[in-house]
Amino acid sequence: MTWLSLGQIEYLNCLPVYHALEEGLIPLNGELVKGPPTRLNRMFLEGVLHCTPLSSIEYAKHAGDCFILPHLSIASDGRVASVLFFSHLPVTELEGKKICVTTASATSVVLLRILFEHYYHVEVEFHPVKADLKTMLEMGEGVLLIGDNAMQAHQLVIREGLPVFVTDLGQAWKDFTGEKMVYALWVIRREFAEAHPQEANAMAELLYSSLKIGMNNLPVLVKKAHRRTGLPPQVLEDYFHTIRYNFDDSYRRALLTFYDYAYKSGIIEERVKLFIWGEDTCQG
Ligand SMILES: C=C(O[C@@H]1C=C(C(=O)O)C=C[C@H]1O)C(=O)O
Repeated sequence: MTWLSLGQIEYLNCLPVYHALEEGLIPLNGELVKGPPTRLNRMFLEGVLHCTPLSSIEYAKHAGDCFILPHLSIASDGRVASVLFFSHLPVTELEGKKICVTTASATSVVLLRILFEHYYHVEVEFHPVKADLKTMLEMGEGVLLIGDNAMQAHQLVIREGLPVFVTDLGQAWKDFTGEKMVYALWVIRREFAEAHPQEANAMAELLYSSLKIGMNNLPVLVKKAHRRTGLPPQVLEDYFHTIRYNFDDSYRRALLTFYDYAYKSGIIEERVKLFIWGEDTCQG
């Protein structure tokens, strides 16, 4: 067996998938490498990671380098609760304004661009910034945050009664297109999977079994997530019931709709094919 490097997004959205691995309930012949999405994207594309959740927009740009593991994604069907846009003004009144976007995200930044261009019909200026909500709100009229940072910022807005509008981008995308939204996909490096098909199969199974264990142990997950982030248990409970991990046909269609808009906006250069491990390959 080869020693595997497996990426893990350092947010709660990955906890249901990685809990069983973190606790040793399922053995992993390899290491977990934690980081924000953009760092994992880079490490995977440089060949440092064998397998990782990859921002779905990065898959579109590098589809030839990887296989998607079946049955798994980070997605939402409407509200997602952890991809949030905070603004001083309603979104439709931001014409010409400066928007700060987190450097941790790839997909959600593109999602926000698409929504401004095709849904709100408002032209704004985007600036990647690595800072907290309050600092970013001083630098611009709007702020995009993802993951635990978005959830913490949302709690801050509620706790301090900050006068900001909060737009959930999963919900906005659903209002616009009627579709689900797929933010990230678990991918495995193409040449590795082709050389080690049994290990690619094993990885797909391992992640899926691990997710099942996680979802069957939500009270434990909520406790662990609370210790890790300090977020209120009812917020966490709601989050684990809101975030989706499916990748069936309806999610695949939704992802292709997202790619269509990314293509129309000139963000990707060609139509994207989903190469799914086990469906577009002989598994050896
Ligand atoms: C739902 C989320 O999806 C994510 C958003 C990503 C992106 O914008 O590139 C990548 C992975 C996920 O972390 C989240 O971060 O909360």
